[in-house]
Amino acid sequence: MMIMSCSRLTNNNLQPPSYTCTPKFTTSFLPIRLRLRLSPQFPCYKNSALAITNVLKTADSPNISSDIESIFSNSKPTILVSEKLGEGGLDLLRTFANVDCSYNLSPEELCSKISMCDALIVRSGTKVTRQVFEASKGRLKVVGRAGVGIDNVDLQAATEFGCLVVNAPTANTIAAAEHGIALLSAMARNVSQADASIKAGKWERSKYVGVSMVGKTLAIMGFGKVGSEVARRAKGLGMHVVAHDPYAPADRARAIGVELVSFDEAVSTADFISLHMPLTPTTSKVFNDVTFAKMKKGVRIINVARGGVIDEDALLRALDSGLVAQAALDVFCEEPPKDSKLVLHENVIATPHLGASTKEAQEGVAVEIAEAVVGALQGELSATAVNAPMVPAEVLSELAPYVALAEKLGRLAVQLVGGGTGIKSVKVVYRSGRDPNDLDTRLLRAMITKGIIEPISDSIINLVNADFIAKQKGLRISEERVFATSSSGSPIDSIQVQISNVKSKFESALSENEEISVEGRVKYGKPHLSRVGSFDVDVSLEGNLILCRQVDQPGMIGTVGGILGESNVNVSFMSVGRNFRRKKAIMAICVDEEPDKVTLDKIGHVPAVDEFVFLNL
Ligand SMILES: NC(=O)c1ccc[n+]([C@@H]2O[C@H](COP(=O)([O-])OP(=O)(O)OC[C@H]3O[C@@H](n4cnc5c(N)ncnc54)[C@H](O)[C@@H]3O)[C@@H](O)[C@H]2O)c1
Ligand SMILES: O=C(O)[C@H](O)COP(=O)(O)O
Repeated sequence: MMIMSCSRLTNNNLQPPSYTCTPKFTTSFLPIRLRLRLSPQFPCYKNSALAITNVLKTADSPNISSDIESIFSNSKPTILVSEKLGEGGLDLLRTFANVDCSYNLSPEELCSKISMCDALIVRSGTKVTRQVFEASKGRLKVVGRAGVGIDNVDLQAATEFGCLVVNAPTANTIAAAEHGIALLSAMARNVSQADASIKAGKWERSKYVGVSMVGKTLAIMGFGKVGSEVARRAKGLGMHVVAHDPYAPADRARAIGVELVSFDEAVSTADFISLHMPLTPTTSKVFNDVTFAKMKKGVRIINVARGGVIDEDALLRALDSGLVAQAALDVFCEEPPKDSKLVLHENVIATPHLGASTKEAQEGVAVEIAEAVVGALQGELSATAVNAPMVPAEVLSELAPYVALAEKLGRLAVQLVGGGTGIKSVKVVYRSGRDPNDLDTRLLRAMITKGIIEPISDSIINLVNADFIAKQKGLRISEERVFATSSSGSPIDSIQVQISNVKSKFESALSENEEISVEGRVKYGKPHLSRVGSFDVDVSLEGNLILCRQVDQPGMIGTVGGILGESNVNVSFMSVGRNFRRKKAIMAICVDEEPDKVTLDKIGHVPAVDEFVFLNL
């Protein structure tokens, strides 16, 4: 194997590694081998390794795959569960991984454990901060949120670190909605206060006269899963229900008999307001002095969403002034709340974040998150990913061979860059007979990005962070779809990767527009290179590739093949393409072994060879 030092990229200026080449023709080596990024030091476990080797089996030799399988055959992933999770979920996790249930960890303890974990499962009580991702040193691959709200996970940091975040968005919907209705009814009829009073030996019937719900207007703020279920139940109680949600479809609201209205209309007309929006920068403290002032005097507020959507000091003021008659709170800015005047207020009833806490919901959430985390660790794309595109299973299986092709084309294109101001702009052209709306290329774009960036940087690219890292490095990837009729029914006829405004170390790779251009297609389920610059070729992309431009004359195949044969380098595929007879031609030669420098120099010194380049696939 040839070892050469090369400069690594540490800034935004994407440049391929520099190296010195021998005089005469460009005797070009690109010494970086395909780094499998799987080693005993790297987060690894058998099933994931198998998932990856399945991809490699289509992309590379079976030997590489079996090597990896043997490296990983004895290892299991480690999953840290930092909050109580239902047994069904834990059982499922244990069949696949070493499961460490460590509850009530301090932030420091979490950070010190995390570098030994491949996945982390949390509920709302664990703050998964940037420090956690930093401390994981790249090992943490998946964070599973056993519930809906992901405001306790730093999604930006997760994405930057290439860590997938999945949640369990459906299993606690009904529990949360039922808790909302429970709080609504309990508040309207003073159940908590009356209960405390009777337990204190009192009999205060006139003090705890309540208000009726029938005929009253309930405003649902956030008409998603929980909000809709609360609406259904409130309709059953005879309430008039309106909702505010800028993103909710009107037909869903209509189907439940709910009118979608503006924020101001909702808060100003309601007798009861129930909060069901997520905590985001936009919704943070959206209920504040200004919005309370718009409400009807004597309004009643229920919050089973997130404490942070309310300015708690403003709510306290509104309760004290009687503007807000009562509040029912399950969630708080700080949990558990400390010395909270709000919790102690006589017109407030409070529960300790119990919305999702039914036996049924907890079992459901545990299984939902365990399946999502195990799937993600096995290399499947998750249907509940919060920071990555969700690619449906059927799309994934159809695109699998194109995934390998996309990465190899990116890897080839970047190795052909020979200088200039760095790679700034990459264009990908998909030729396909499919309707553009019926062709999801996000996965392919991510793999092309991986192929381009990984050989020239220390970044590890995956579907989660591909777009982020490309942007961070100043790389603009644009996509174009060209209609092409395909008789085979395959989703994509060909993929072309073009890099503009750079020099090439192999001039023949430049198209008429002076862009580096490589094109490939899938043949018999395998990635093939079909065009380099303006030359048509046809080689299966396996092992390593030598591209060679020479005078189109007899004996060239024999001469170059002979040099490789003398060095015991086996040619696996070979193809010659030319534009004009007896002018120039290019040879694309796939070789199983990496030829040594002397052998490559010999090829460079064949008189009819104008230029050549050696590329790792
Ligand atoms: N207390 C609990 O234990 C408990 C249990 C489950 C869910 N929750 C919380 O309830 C919230 C809703 O859960 P869900 O499952 O219904 O989520 P969801 O994503 O199905 O619904 C949220 C809805 O809020 C809407 N929304 C976003 N921004 C908004 C805004 N500015 N104004 C109005 N609406 C806006 C969205 O369009 C969406 O329809 C989440 O924050 C979740 O964390 C709490
Ligand atoms: O967002 C959620 O799913 C709920 O707030 C539940 O949170 P928990 O898992 O901490 O009960």
